[in-house]
Amino acid sequence: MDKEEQDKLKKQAAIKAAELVKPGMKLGVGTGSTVAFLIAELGRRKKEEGLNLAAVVTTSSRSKKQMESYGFHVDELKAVDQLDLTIDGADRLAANFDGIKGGGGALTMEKNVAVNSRKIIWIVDESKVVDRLSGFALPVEVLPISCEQNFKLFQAEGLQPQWRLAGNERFVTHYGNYIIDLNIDPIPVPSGLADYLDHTVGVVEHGLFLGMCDEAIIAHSNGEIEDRKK
Ligand SMILES: O=C(CO)[C@H](O)[C@H](O)COP(=O)(O)O
Repeated sequence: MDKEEQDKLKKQAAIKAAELVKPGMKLGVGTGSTVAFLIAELGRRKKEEGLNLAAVVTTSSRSKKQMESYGFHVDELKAVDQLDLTIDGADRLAANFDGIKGGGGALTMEKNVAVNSRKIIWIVDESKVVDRLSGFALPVEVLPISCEQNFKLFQAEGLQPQWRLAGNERFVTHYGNYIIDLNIDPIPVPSGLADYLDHTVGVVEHGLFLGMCDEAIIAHSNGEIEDRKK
């Protein structure tokens, strides 16, 4: 699928998901190019229908800036008790609704917003839908103080680590950390890997989002916009 076609599908999924945003909701807004279409649609609804939200929390400064450009006030997560709904993109969606996120490097905030949401909807084009998690390197955010040790450990474990780069430099996250992408394809036992990473000192967060997504809006190239519920 070329980029133009993929962007068309991303936009369709985003516009469909925007219909599920109701006035007065406390809304979590994810990060990425698919979410950018969602935000544009929410902006249109604000302008044309006066859409008002009780609270908005975003998972990156990019999304925050875009929401604010449409006149939405954006709160910090810690100031909001619980979000009614979070809509986010994803890099992979498996048949059991597990996913990989973090392609845009915002995984830590995305997971924190996700666990504080009553409901999570992902918006994806069909190219991201897989049977089991595969086809996308797993992002792991690590603290700079022990990042070299983490990298060597992952190498020794056969996890095929690779530094995430921005140009010639290491990519730096919102929190000043680095990302190591693990090239495991497919991920044989996602829960085992998540458990290992959750217990590795120096790992801030990883992109395995297991059992979190409740519903996925999937845009297909045959024109179907599927609303898949767990
Ligand atoms: O997890 C993410 C950012 O950290 C994004 O949701 C994911 O990478 C999808 O991005 P896009 O919509 O641009 O394909």
